[in-house]
Amino acid sequence: MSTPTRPAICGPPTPTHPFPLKISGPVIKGFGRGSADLGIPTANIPLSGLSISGHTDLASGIYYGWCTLDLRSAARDGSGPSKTSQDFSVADLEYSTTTTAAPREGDGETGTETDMQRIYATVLSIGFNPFYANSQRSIEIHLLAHFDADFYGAMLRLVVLGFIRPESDYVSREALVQDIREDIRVAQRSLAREGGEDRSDELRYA
Ligand SMILES: Cc1cc2nc3c(=O)[nH]c(=O)nc-3n(C[C@H](O)[C@H](O)[C@H](O)COP(=O)(O)O)c2cc1C
Ligand SMILES: Nc1ncnc2c1ncn2[C@@H]1O[C@H](COP(=O)(O)OP(=O)(O)O)[C@@H](O)[C@H]1O
Ligand SMILES: [Mg+2]
Repeated sequence: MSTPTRPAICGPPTPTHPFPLKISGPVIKGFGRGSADLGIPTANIPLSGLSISGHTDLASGIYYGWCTLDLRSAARDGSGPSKTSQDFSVADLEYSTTTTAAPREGDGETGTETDMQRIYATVLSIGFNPFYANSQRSIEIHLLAHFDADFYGAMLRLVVLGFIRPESDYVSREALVQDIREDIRVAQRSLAREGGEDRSDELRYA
């Protein structure tokens, strides 16, 4: 069921253990529901992102934080997503973090130096999506920004700063969307607190 009353802000002003928590991985294909079914796209990254950072036991739920996108490895040929979570290995991740493929000329905004330095406010879901009864855990990040194109393959680096709520099941898709919209507002307010912006420095890692 959806939460009847929601706190406006979540987490202490200064992150406490286990936060700040770093997770990263390439944007992979999910079930195609975020945009199509809910109107809220989520950039899915492999679950191995949690084990690599030593946080396999992180509780499922909704979190907020900051992220960067390295668009140099994003698909540019309009072929769309090519890999699913199952197709990726730790070796893929290590390769992706060190790839130095330069942005192609004539790609407009995509892959510019400015894009790579930009830090996005994010709200994310880690879990089994009870409304859809997924059999596998997923990590999905909604960036609080508008993109004109998909960025499958881009390397997403995340610093999670706080917990918002556990995952819920819902009586309808509209109820799920309503709660996600409130998560977005809670994330915005939680990140806007004094000191919140300072944590974005954590993202300046290789
Ligand atoms: C902020 C946020 C909160 C979410 N909360 C829930 C939830 O409580 N229950 C649930 O079943 N799914 C939740 N989801 C996950 C959506 O169901 C999911 O984004 C959708 O199924 C898209 O999946 P896909 O990326 O595999 O297409 C949430 C997603 C976001 C971004
Ligand atoms: N604001 C955004 N936040 C997250 N992803 C976005 C955003 N805008 C566009 N996208 C793109 O939308 C893609 C599709 O998301 P979604 O509909 O959830 O499909 P999938 O099930 O493949 O994850 C993401 O992988 C990403 O490339
Ligand atoms: Mg998604």
